[in-house]
Amino acid sequence: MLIFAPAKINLTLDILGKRPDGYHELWSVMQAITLGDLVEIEPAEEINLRVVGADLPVDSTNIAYKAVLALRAATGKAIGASITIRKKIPLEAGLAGGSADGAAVLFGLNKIYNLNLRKEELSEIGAKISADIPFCLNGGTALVQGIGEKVKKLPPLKKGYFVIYKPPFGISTREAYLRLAGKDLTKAHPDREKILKALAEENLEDLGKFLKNLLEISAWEINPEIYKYKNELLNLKPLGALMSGSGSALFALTENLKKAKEIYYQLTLPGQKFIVRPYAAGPTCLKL
Ligand SMILES: C[C@](O)(CO)[C@H](O)COP(=O)(O)OP(=O)(O)OC[C@H]1O[C@@H](n2ccc(N)nc2=O)[C@H](O)[C@@H]1O
Ligand SMILES: Nc1ncnc2c1ncn2[C@@H]1O[C@H](COP(=O)(O)OP(=O)(O)OP(=O)(O)O)[C@@H](O)[C@H]1O
Repeated sequence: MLIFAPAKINLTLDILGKRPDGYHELWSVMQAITLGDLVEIEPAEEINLRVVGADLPVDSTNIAYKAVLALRAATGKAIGASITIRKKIPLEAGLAGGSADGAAVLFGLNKIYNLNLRKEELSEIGAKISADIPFCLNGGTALVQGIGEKVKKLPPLKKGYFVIYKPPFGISTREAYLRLAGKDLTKAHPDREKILKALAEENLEDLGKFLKNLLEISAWEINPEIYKYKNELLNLKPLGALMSGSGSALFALTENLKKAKEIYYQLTLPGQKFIVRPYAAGPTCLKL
């Protein structure tokens, strides 16, 4: 089975508090995008993983591998798989690259082995592997709460283009969260009502205005270069620009493809760039 595993961006990321186990309570609107990995899965006795396009481990530290092990544990069945990941999502970018693969594996094996697990059950299994998997299983546009395990579908965003801008350095998610400690965030919270209203009304101008991510504060501290990337995007006058997740990737929102291209071709800093659209689904079977 060949699966498209979409990446995500965070249109807004608010942090409500820290739990005793160190994880943070989120309030985040997430959006799946048309940039994604290709994950090919065949049933097998053992677990065999191959990654093309990135230097990643192929052992039990890989999120895709962990997903197979978690399904085995949850079902008690001798599930195995030969998996090839064609990596297109940049690493340590805040684009949920690892979680997208994990979600694709859970989704694919559920079908291949006729496990008949509901999305909520897959989500519960996935949340134990990484916090972005529940959203990745859902895809589209969603409000994500808890530490990432509570996913509430929102009407899919149908308009707009995003220019993704990924600096050559990554940011560790753990470090970005750790850096929040002791910071006064009272004035940094996003306007949640306004962002939900902009989405409900499909008002891209307002959506651009109210984009906000609390983790930008930490990321800028970890690597102040991020600021240059955001400024370059903002100087090209998109509807708005923001860092995604824990970074280091940023994105600019535009009304149409013409403006997205205008921005894309004028970016000068080193790194990767992509023009993408919102994607209305999660892992998608392209070929049985
Ligand atoms: C930054 C986001 O991408 C926003 O969507 C996610 O919150 C991170 O999701 P993720 O990379 O799937 O996260 P995990 O792999 O589960 O956790 C990585 C690290 O991030 C921190 N973490 C993650 C999620 C969360 N709600 N609070 C946290 O504090 C923890 O220190 C954890 O050790
Ligand atoms: N299949 C995978 N794809 C990408 N990274 C993986 C995978 N499995 C394990 N990892 C590990 O996870 C680390 C970070 O993963 P990822 O690229 O998903 O970060 P991210 O883009 O910051 O994601 P998020 O938005 O979920 O925080 C990588 O440096 C890598 O070592």
